[in-house]
Amino acid sequence: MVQETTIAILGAGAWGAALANLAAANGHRVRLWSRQGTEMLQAVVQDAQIVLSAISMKGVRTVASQVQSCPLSPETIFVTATKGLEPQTTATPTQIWQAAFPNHPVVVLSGPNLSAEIQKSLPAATVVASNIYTAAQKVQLLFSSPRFRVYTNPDPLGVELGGTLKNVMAIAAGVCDGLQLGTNAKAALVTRGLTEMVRIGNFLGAKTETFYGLSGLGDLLATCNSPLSRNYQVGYQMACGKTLTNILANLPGTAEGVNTCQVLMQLAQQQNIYMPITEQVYRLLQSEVTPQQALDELMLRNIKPEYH
Ligand SMILES: NC(=O)C1=CN([C@@H]2O[C@H](COP(=O)(O)OP(=O)(O)OC[C@H]3O[C@@H](n4cnc5c(N)ncnc54)[C@H](O)[C@@H]3O)[C@@H](O)[C@H]2O)C=CC1
Ligand SMILES: O=C(CO)COP(=O)(O)O
Repeated sequence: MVQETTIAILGAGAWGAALANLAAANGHRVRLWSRQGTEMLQAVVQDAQIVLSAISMKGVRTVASQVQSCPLSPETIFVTATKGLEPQTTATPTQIWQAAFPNHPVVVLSGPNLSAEIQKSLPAATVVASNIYTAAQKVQLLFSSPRFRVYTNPDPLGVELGGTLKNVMAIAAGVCDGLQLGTNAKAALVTRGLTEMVRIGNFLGAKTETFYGLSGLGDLLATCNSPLSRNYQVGYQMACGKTLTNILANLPGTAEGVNTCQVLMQLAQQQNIYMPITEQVYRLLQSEVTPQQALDELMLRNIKPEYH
């Protein structure tokens, strides 16, 4: 039996609400905070053993600095469930939380976790990772249940980047399905997408094998194959002729891949990293190419060996 724990969840969107339900179902005291709500941030994080952030990327730095001015227990463990990169710095959410709280452990939680399925109590698995193994173990115990299987992993950066980078590939997969390109095309896209994720992930310091686990390949399969994924919806609806502005205005929640793609393109250009799928998704989002032209650009590149 796991000890009852007080968990403050920051961000009451689709993912924050689903994680709150998982923790509450395990008997923990859950306090949910949202910038639109009436609860004071200070009261929500006070004495919490766990502070979990499920804030969209664009709000992470602001909320982290607001939490800095709140009194916290020295034992508090931070958990981050955001999947994005900060535009100005290319920092991951973990890097932002760790810089704000250098003396606290930070744990990443990431995996194939479409919140709508989790809210229906369908079975799912996820990964928790931290440089401090005991902190990851603690979070594993808090969330594990017969319907949510939680694994630990020693590569927090790889786990975090898997969930972040696959969002760009999910946009591409939505385009692939929207254009009705077939199963062979989808298999090629997802497989080459994974190669691209490993390439940029290795450059940023993540381990290759992490991308073949739940937080990489697992999340790639979930979001590239489900209309529940907002990122997939962006690509699918663009392939059906809608504009990005129109799609985002009607999307239920955040599609982080749109911003992540811009950050990755900046990085690819600065560091000379070859990211052909990301480049075409970027050009599509910028209205520089149509979905069909993006496909042609990818198919008509110079032929080359697979492992390059
Ligand atoms: N929905 C899902 O299935 C999953 C989502 N995620 C990730 O979790 C994060 C949140 O996703 P969702 O809950 O789906 O999005 P959402 O759009 O439903 O909710 C976002 C939350 O962030 C808050 N927020 C946004 N900007 C803010 C700001 N500037 N300051 C303070 N709070 C701000 C919103 O008020 C809201 O509570 C994203 O990074 C997403 O990639 C991860 C796994 C699953
Ligand atoms: O990350 C997710 C599932 O693991 C959610 O995907 P979307 O953000 O594309 O909806």
